[in-house]
Amino acid sequence: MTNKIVVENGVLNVPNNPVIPFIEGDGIGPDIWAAASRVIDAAVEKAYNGEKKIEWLEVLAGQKAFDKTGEWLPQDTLDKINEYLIAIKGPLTTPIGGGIRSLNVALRQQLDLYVCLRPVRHFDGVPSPVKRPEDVEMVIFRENTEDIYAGIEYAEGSPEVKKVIDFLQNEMGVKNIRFPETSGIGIKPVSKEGTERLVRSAIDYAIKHNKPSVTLVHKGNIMKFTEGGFKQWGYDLAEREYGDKVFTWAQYDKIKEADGEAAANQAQADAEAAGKIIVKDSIADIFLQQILTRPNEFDVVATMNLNGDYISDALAAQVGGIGIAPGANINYVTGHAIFEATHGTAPKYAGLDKVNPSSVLLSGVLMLEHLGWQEAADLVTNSVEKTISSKVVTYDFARLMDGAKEVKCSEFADELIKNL
Ligand SMILES: NC(=O)C1=CN([C@@H]2O[C@H](COP(=O)(O)OP(=O)(O)OC[C@H]3O[C@@H](n4cnc5c(N)ncnc54)[C@H](OP(=O)(O)O)[C@@H]3O)[C@@H](O)[C@H]2O)C=CC1
Ligand SMILES: O=C(O)CCC(=O)C(=O)O
Ligand SMILES: [Mg+2]
Repeated sequence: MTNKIVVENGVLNVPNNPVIPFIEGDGIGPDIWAAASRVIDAAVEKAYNGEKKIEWLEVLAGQKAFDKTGEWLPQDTLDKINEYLIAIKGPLTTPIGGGIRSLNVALRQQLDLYVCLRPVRHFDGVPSPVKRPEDVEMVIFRENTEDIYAGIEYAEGSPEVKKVIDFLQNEMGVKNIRFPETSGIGIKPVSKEGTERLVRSAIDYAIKHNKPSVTLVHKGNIMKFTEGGFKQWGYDLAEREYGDKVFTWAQYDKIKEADGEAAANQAQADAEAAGKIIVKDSIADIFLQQILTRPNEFDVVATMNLNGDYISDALAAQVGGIGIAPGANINYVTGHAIFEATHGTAPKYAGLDKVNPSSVLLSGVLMLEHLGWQEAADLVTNSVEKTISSKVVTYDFARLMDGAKEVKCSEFADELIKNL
């Protein structure tokens, strides 16, 4: 049997010894990857008595790639991930003036990994700035290929920005660029197609995991044709493709207008009682307040790229910080996926064997679940719970916990392996 993961009729076929490319990452990348991969290997070994084993294949990106090949993101890396379908990575620093805006964004865009999936949950004992961190249980679906991350931006003073501003003023009749001589300009493409595939993935996830609601988060009151479009296309798709499985706030509004508020409330209550998913929306600014004040009202969150970036770090803070927040970038159609930590390279901690490896480790758990290796995934999750409850933690938790024993990144991995 080949050791390549393949997609057959939309289903992943995973051999017992799959080759999985990994990018170690820059900064703290080597420390957290060494720790996390040891734990993942030990969990797989324990869960399947050696019958299954990941064959890690290192591929290069970032500083290590540049030092070895002269390129920040070698074509060979993209080819290998393309070929082997599933990969995992540590954080990458974006080279200044390297011609690539962000290596992380480039990887997502070049492989068209349109969903950035970031589940947020609390582990017992993890210190948190909020009173009831256990109420935070959300799964973020962040659109990963559009929005201002498309990188269409022109620098102040450049001939390009002059051309764009001339076009806007002279051909489009734009009068409200406040300081046209000294403006930089960015362009924000948000499409119906991009929105639909993202929202579809979010609703499919809610159905599969019995989640009661999907919230479309946007700033459509101001950006009517981009973020407002996202909201409208999301509602339209929900009603068109999931008619009997969802009840939307757009439907609620229509009933309210025709028959009054009591009828609309009754229709929503009936839908909830029938187990339908409530598809609702929230404007991004108030959403950031409400995830603090009433987090248990939100389950699956679907949003655009920039909102999703902000929201995922804000939510991570509520459950212990980005040191423990996992993520995945997925194309559900082709089956390609790159699992990755949500934090960056934290350069001040590089090489100190100090930081928390949980973000990349729990991204590995998402990967094991994605492969269908649930037993190994559960072993790691339980071990993280057990280890944190025993108050053996890295600096980020130790500084916020009473009576904790602070250990190094590698020692935390040793403890996790012991507790598998
Ligand atoms: N996906 C990716 O690869 C990403 C890459 N980046 C890149 O990373 C670089 C640095 O970005 P920066 O804004 O400093 O953000 P970072 O996420 O790298 O670090 C910010 C702070 O978060 C905390 N932190 C980060 N990782 C961990 C961890 N594993 N364990 C414990 N605490 C952690 C530390 O907090 P404290 O100081 O409180 O201890 C750290 O100083 C930039 O080049 C950026 O572009 C950024 C985000 C994502
Ligand atoms: O690539 C980067 O530098 C930032 C990416 C980021 O912040 C994220 O994916 O959350
Ligand atoms: Mg971010």
